[in-house]
Amino acid sequence: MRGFAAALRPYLRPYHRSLLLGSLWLLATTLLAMVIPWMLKLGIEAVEDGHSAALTTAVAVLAAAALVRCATRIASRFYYLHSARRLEVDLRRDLLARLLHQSGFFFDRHRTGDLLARFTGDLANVRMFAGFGLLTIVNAVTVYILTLAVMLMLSPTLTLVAVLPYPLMLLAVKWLSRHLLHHSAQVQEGMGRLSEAVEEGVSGQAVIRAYGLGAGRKARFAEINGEYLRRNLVLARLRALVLPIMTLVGPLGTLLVLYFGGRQVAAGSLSLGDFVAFNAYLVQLAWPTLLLGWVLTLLQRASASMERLQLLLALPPVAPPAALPDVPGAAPEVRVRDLTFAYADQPALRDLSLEVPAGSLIGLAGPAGSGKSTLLRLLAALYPPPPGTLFVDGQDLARVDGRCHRLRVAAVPQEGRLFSGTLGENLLYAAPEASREALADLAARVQLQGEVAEFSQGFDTRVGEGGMSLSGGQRQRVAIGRALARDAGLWLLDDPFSHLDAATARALWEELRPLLSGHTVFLVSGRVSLLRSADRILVFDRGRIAEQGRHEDLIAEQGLYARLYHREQLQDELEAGSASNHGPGTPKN
Ligand SMILES: Nc1ncnc2c1ncn2[C@@H]1O[C@H](COP(=O)(O)OP(=O)(O)OP(=O)(O)O)[C@@H](O)[C@H]1O
Repeated sequence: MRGFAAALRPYLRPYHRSLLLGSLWLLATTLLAMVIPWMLKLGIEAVEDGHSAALTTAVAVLAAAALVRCATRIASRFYYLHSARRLEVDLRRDLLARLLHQSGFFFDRHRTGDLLARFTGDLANVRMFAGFGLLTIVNAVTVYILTLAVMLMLSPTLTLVAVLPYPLMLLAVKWLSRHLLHHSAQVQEGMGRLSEAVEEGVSGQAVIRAYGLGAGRKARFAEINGEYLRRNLVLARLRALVLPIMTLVGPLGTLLVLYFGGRQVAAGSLSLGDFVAFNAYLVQLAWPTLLLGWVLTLLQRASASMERLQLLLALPPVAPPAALPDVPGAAPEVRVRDLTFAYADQPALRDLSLEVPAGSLIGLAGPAGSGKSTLLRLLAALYPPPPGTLFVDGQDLARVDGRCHRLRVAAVPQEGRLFSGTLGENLLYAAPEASREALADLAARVQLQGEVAEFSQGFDTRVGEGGMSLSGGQRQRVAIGRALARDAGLWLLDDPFSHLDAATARALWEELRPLLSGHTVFLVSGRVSLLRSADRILVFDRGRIAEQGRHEDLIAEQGLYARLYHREQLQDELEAGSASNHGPGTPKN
């Protein structure tokens, strides 16, 4: 619990003033609440003495106190709940900032759905405690202090009798809170698994349906859902105990007060007015006591959630990126020295050494899983390379701020994800202020102008989630255009033409090639013929560079590259043959 308080404190700090104002209004509310039983006492005394004017005054003050209390209560809530909402926004901002700063390892370890659950359910739990929870605690403290003080004033012995059941309640609360914390954490974890399953089911729905996996997914989902229900029921059973325990305390106290206080009234040692007022004060303690039970469950939930948020929050805050001296535009030289890199146990790259002069075009070829994308991911600083192994313009990538480095990188990943929005917004993602003419120029460069003209809304066509409403080839060309809009010196192209047919891919590459001259370019291509013009081709095999050189030299070597090249030619010939047999076909993109 101490950890929870320490984690929450910095987020409460900016709202101290607001919380203080809220607490002052709460104090006013409690003070007004104290007036009500006292007026009851004065009213009864007025009746006993036959003073009708005093009775009227007591009733009028009682009514006024009740009305004003309503206003002060609203004011106190306003300050507390507003602070909690703003605190939630701050927390969400910090969570996202830290999330975006994570390396690829982090995203390999954590599932999207579970991360999303932290941004929704967990954040809401913390907000609930920071708002209603704190409000209730501060309210309970002021009510207890003031009410007990007045009760002591009225009758010290009766006050002692009234609080007799409270130690019992404290023991029960202590036991409950330990169990509540454990089970709340279990429920939040279950929620994370449930979100994961939903996220996977929705994003992978096309594959699930195509392979008829719906029934299996449903069964798996039912299992996770059932487990979540089971955990919730355990928690609900515990929570159900909280209220009865709290409600037991109030009536038990009242019972004792009625018995002992009644005897004092009968003996004449306590006035009827004091006795009635005392009971009214005692009743006032009941509500905060009940709410404390609820706050206890809120606290345990929030603290379990905060622990999950700490996964990100415990990381050092992200400093604003320092400006790089000569970005963007300048083509860097790249040096790789004895680079071995593993995602987990098995190295994906082994003993790689390489010198790439600024402005070179490097082609990367090799079988699937041979490590090509891994090298590009390291060059984009998406994963941290081991220190002293990867240098860009002499800077060790293990030591530079990845965000600064990425300013000089234009990357087109294998599955270039688009963002929901319009086609134009996606093309200009890296340069949103660019003009309409620049946009048209960009589209022409990636050979999209024809398709854009056919879309009824042109550049304002919405691309759907992840670019769903575009074809694979269109998506790839938008991703290339997006990279072109960024004037970067280091280009990392990871098989950017894989969804295009041979002719379109070649035409697009011929268009791009002159635009990229003078930049340092790494181009992975499954279609090795596109690498012909590269200054050097690296042929990867099981994480090592098996061959390297220019196209002609590698063909002459008759090794792995030559085999890949001839296989591709054969494939193209076969496709051309089958196309001429079946007449004109539809383009693949
Ligand atoms: N995020 C990851 N976590 C664990 N292993 C990974 C991860 N990404 C890639 N690998 C493994 O690293 C090795 C190299 O993968 P990489 O993606 O670099 O190959 P590639 O040559 O680009 O293949 P392809 O041509 O199919 O894209 C493979 O064995 C792959 O299974």
